[in-house]
Amino acid sequence: MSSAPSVVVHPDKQSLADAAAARLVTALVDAQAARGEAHVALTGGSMGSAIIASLCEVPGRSAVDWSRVNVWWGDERYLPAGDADRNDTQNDAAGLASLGLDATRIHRVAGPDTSDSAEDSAEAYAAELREHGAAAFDVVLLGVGPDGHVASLFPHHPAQRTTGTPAVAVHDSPKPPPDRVSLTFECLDRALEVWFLVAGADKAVAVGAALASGADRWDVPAAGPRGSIATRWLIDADAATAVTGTEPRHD
Ligand SMILES: O=C(O)[C@H](O)[C@@H](O)[C@H](O)[C@H](O)COP(=O)(O)O
Repeated sequence: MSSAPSVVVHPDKQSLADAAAARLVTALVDAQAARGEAHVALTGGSMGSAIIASLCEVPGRSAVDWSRVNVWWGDERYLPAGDADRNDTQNDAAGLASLGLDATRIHRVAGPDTSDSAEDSAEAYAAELREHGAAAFDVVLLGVGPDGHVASLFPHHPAQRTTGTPAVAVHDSPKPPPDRVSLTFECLDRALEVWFLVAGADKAVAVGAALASGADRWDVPAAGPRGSIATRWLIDADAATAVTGTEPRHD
């Protein structure tokens, strides 16, 4: 079962990041109360780092037992560990380490320095996901590209159609770098909550298209993933200008 999307519009990118961080603290506390630990998939891109930076400052963050938070990535650029263009490196630079996570629960995607190919890396990541039983993330955070992509699932790209595994190698990505590893729709669809974090006028058309009734994820991947409990579009006013047919809530 999947939940219908809800939309919350924040005045600007910073307030969006701060509010999403506060919301994430609550979601992680709730997940730990219910299941003892929490699994969250982080995102790359500008919002991915913005929410980490906000998380490091948000009041109430000490209510989370960070040593029992499992961190994954919705996608990773297939580059060596520590490369400045990797999503995890950018999240690290935004302050991930200062949260007090247990290093053994930070699940990074292998790059070309420790794997033979993006396929091998995706396979290892899929095995790790299965081993940790993270078939259903508590929260998946997703940025959205101006073309409507999420994670590394791009419009009309065959990787979108992968089934039978939670992770896939992606080649010929239209957004550099060309080689990536991504969670599959099948995996994203099992999340309890999916949160889209989107700021900026350059995303307005993609947001409008993803939320339009009858949107097809083959054309607009962001129309695809839905959480079984909640599907939240947490966006700023600039990204909200083409949303029609729903009544966005302005915080
Ligand atoms: O590897 C990546 O680049 C991503 O994970 C990607 O899916 C990103 O989240 C969107 O492209 C939005 O990125 P921005 O927020 O920077 O526009």
